[in-house]
Amino acid sequence: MRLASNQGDSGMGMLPGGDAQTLLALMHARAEAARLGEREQLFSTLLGGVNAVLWAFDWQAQRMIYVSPAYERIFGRSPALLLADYGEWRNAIYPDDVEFAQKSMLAVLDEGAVETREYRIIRGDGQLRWLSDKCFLGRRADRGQGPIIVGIAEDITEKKQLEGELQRLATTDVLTQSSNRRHFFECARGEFERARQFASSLAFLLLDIDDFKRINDTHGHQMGDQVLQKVARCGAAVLRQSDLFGRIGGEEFAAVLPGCQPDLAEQIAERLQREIERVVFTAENGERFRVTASLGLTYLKASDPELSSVFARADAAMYTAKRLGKNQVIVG
Ligand SMILES: Nc1nc2c(ncn2[C@@H]2O[C@H](COP(=O)(O)OP(=O)(O)OP(=O)(O)O)[C@@H](O)[C@H]2O)c(=O)[nH]1
Repeated sequence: MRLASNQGDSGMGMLPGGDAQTLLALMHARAEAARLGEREQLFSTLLGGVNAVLWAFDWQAQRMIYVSPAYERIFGRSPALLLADYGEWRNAIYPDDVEFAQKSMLAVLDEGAVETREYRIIRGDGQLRWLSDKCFLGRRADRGQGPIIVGIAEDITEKKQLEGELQRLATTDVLTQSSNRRHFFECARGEFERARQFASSLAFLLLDIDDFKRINDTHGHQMGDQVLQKVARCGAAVLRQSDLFGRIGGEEFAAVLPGCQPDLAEQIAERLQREIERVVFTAENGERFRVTASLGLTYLKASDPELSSVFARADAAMYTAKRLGKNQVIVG
């Protein structure tokens, strides 16, 4: 029998033309399948290694059509349940963030891409995690079908915690844990503007510990630090959640009381003065002592062009309190 073609030692040389082609096609198909298998393996290794969930959502069917393996790790939930019911994703979102997460995903239909979506989820085990969930509009090959939205949801919890810690360090006085001077005045300016805009009342209080140098000189710097910490705690205890309180100098503190009427502000200032006076400190040598503070209080006036004029009045009132014998509240 004649050979159909000279195919070298591939073995096909013995086959008639049609059979050889079929075999060739089969071998190609096998090679292609092996190549695809390798690719799939590579992609699933990549997807498994990324600390982010890749997902695809069929907008028309309101159905999740793909979710990468990281879903199970990041959400602590079953991907099969999510693929069966998109409500699973929604249920995982922290209740306060559901509205934002949904609206920002809807925006992708108009904008084509939404790259600034951050929201919290509650993992299957109850842990709270932060996600950055970017999403993009994907067109389908078949134009008759509706759009798909593809996304990448990255776990940014550690980054958020770090940002929070940096923010805390930048705004807090290390010794007393109250707001530092810069942060206090930044917030105070905001409250000043708001009070002027809405013509609401605002009280400003300055507090300076009396004879603090003597406390340091008599009982040591460390004892002085304890006094500062305790005075800051008195401030936090007496003031309301919505008030601002900060350490604006060595032994000087300030407070802003938004929406506080003069009578109440005066009561609060006097309560703070008494609270500080009541605290008993014990020095290293066993000696017990108390400290006092002088307070200057003032209120926002319609004629105040800037916060600095309110501050100047409170400062003058505080110095009057010092001059008049300390341990008192003076309204300026
Ligand atoms: N322990 C401690 N002392 C501080 C700190 N910051 C400032 N001081 C001290 O606070 C003292 C402030 O002293 P003065 O400004 O003379 O005020 P005073 O002794 O309180 O006097 P009056 O204000 O008139 O009652 C100084 O001795 C500073 O060294 C701090 O962080 N810790």
